Amino acid sequence: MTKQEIEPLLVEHLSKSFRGVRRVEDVSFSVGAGRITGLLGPNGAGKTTTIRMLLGLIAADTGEALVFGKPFRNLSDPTRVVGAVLDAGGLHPGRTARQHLRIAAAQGSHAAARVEEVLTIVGMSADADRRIRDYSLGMRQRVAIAAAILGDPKILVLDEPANGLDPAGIYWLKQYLRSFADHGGSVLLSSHILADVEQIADDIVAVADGQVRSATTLAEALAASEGDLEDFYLSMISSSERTTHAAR
Ligand SMILES: Nc1ncnc2c1ncn2[C@@H]1O[C@H](COP(=O)(O)OP(=O)(O)OP(=O)(O)O)[C@@H](O)[C@H]1O
Repeated sequence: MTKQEIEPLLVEHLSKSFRGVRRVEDVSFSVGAGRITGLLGPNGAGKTTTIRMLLGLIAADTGEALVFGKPFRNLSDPTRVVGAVLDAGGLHPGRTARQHLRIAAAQGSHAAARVEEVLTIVGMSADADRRIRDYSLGMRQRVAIAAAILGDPKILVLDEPANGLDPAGIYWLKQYLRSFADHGGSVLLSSHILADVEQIADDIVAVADGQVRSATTLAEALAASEGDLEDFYLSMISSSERTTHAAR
């Protein structure tokens, strides 16, 4: 078996320009089975653009992203393979969480009973019949995560999933993702919150100005910076040269 066939997520040499300006440049990394990878970088670094290319939401200019060896758009049953949370603000405000999840379940051909399961998993059962417009940001994040896990996917891709979550919500998310990975799942999550990433990630990919500055294990990053991830991060994003370690 080649690496492309077995790697849950493989991003190879992705580049993207908007209006002639290169915003993502030759980005490569992988996310292995049972691993949580934190995608770190300052505002505008290209994290969301990379994730959108990976999910086939925008086309890459060059390079490719492969999910178990295939481009996302070629997956026959994508919601059973990849669960994604991109923008919790994108939920229909007039629907309730239960309605939203029932529609998503029908679209993905998932059993209606799964809606109740995911509501329980994300702790939203009691509020499931309130309209999304009345939810806090953290509640919307939970609903978005619930939708992402409807198909019991093997991979989770989460853009700033802790955004708006209260401390209990963040704790819940960390436990959930750790358990997901410990059962063989793969997680790619972007975050600005280094302390959260440090507690949860196995691997980190630091990007700045659209380029990967470091793709390494968390342990290696900590060892390289006397245990100070912030120090490592700041030195990586401020360095003008690439110091990319071999991705796992
Ligand atoms: N559709 C678009 N048209 C023009 N420019 C875009 C578009 N999408 C993204 N960009 C630009 O690409 C760059 C990278 O944006 P991106 O959203 O990927 O960054 P990010 O790392 O996710 O940032 P943040 O942490 O602030 O969410 C930014 O300069 C952004 O303005």
